[in-house]
Amino acid sequence: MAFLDTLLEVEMNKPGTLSQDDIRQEVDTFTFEGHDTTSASLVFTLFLLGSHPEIQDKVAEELYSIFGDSQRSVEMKDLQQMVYLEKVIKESLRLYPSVPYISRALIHDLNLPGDVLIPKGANVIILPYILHRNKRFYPDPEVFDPERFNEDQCLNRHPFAYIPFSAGPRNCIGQKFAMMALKIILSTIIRKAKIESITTKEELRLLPFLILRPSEPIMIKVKPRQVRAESTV
Ligand code: HEM
Repeated sequence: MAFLDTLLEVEMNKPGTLSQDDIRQEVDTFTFEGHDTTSASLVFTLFLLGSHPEIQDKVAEELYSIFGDSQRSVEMKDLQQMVYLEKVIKESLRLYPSVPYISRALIHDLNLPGDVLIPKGANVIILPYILHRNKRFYPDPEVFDPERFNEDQCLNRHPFAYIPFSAGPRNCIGQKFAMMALKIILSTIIRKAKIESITTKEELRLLPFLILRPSEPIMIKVKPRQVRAESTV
C-alpha cells in the first residue's frame, strides 16, 4: 500500500489520530528527506566512480559476477551480493554526507571530557562532514577508499565516527531504503555504462545547505560498457 494511503487509512479508521496538516507534514518530510538526500548521494558517488576508474572497474567486476552479460533487471536477492558497491556508497557518504550538519537542542547538561560543560538549552551543531574527515578514525581522510568499510576496519572504529544517517532515536528512518535505491540505480548505470568525471576534485566546490550540493553542475562523460559475451538469458 502507498505511504499516503496508509496515513489516510489511519485517519479513516481512528478519526482524530492525524489531522490533515499532520498528514501533509509527514508526506513533506518523507518526500524531502527521501528524495534530495538520495539524489545528492547518487551524484557524488557517480562523480567519485568517474574519478577512480580502478574502483569503478571493481564495481563492474562484482556486477558481472552477479549478472554476467544478462540484461535482466535487478532483483532483491541481487542487492545482498553487491558487497563492494555497498562499501563504495558508504565511503561516498563519508566524504560527501548528503546532510552535512545536524542540530540538536540539549534537554540536559552535557559533560564532555576535559571539563567541558554544554548547558541544557544550548543548540548543538554536529558536522558529519568534518567528523568524517577526522584523521584519528580515517587516515588520509581525503582519499576515497571503500576498503575502509571492510569488516575488520569497521570493528575497530567508534560507532559514532560515521553518521551520514545521524544516530540515536531520531536517526534516518529511510536508510535501508536509501541503500537499496542507490544500489539499484548505480548497478543499473554501471552495468550499462562507463562513467568518466570531467569535473575534477580540485574544481568541485561544495555548498553546505540543508543538503550538501556542488556549487556548479558536476560534468561526467557516459560511454556504453562493452558486453563481454553474447547473452543467453
Ligand atoms: C542517502 C540517503 C539519505 C541520507 C544521507 C539521509 C540522512 C538523514 C539524516 C542525517 C537524518 C537525521 C536528520 C537530523 O537528525 O536532523 C534523516 C532523517 C530522516 N530521514 Fe533520511 N536520509 C536519506 C534517505 C532517506 C529516505 C530514502 C527516506 C524515506 C524514504 C528518509 C526519511 C527520513 C525521515 C522521515 C527522517 C526524520 C526521522 C525523524 O525525525 O525521526 N531518508 N535522514
